Amino acid sequence: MDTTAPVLTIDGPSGSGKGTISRIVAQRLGWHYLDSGALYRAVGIAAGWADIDLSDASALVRCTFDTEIGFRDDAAGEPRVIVNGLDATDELRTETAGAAASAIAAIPEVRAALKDRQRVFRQLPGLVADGRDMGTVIFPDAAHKVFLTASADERAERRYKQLKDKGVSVTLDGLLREILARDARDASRAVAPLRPADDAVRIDTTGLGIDGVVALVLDVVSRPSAS
Ligand SMILES: Nc1ncnc2c1ncn2[C@@H]1O[C@H](COP(=O)(O)OP(=O)(O)OP(=O)(O)O)[C@@H](O)[C@H]1O
Ligand SMILES: Nc1ccn([C@H]2C[C@H](O)[C@@H](COP(=O)(O)O)O2)c(=O)n1
Repeated sequence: MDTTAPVLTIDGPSGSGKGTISRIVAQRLGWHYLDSGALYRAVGIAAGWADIDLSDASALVRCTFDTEIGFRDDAAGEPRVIVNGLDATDELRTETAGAAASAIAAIPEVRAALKDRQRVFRQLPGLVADGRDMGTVIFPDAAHKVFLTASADERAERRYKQLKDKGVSVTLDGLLREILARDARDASRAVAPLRPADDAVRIDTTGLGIDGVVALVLDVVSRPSAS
């Protein structure tokens, strides 16, 4: 970790566009990118591979320490996530992996075990960090903080389109239910719940295209930092 490196945190609920916007903004700024949700998803997947029950908190904490997680871009520049030596990217992006990640993310010791693994991404020239608690817990001193939202209906529609484009069979109603359930679990947990940092700029992306959101976020970065 390099505490002199500027950080832009982008938090928000599932489907608000954090990953998409963060990647583009990081590329534009030439900064590093942290997909913190991928860490929780990776632990959830590793736990599944090891047949660990999602109610077995102590086994999940051990699994968090034991799981090796790596990030790399493939030849086409697409981000891949390597879990215990295996490319788990496709499995990682499923709604099942998202729900498992959300469940284990409520365990305080799992969150504590992942703290330093997130903070090491803070390197010069800067970091764009996407998640639920980037601005509140992991990088509270970030120079720039954004909280993205969008209506649940629009988020479900975005996810529906994304999965349909990939040939995954889903229903809009089912996705909406999953999104609402994940929102509720992420926002109601006792430790590091999903919420905007007091000093975050909130951007409602409902009805806004990706380019429009990117422009608004870059505008936040161009303002003098509060910290
Ligand atoms: N402003 C936008 N307008 C239209 N589509 C968008 C917008 N932002 C993101 N999308 C699309 O919505 C889908 C979900 O976006 P993305 O995966 O970035 O959300 P996320 O907040 O990172 O979700 P999760 O927390 O579940 O990983 C993607 O297909 C993405 O291209
Ligand atoms: N900083 C974070 C990132 C993620 N989580 C948990 C809660 C999410 O529902 C789940 C998957 O995240 P996603 O990949 O959809 O961003 O992981 C968290 O608690 N804190």
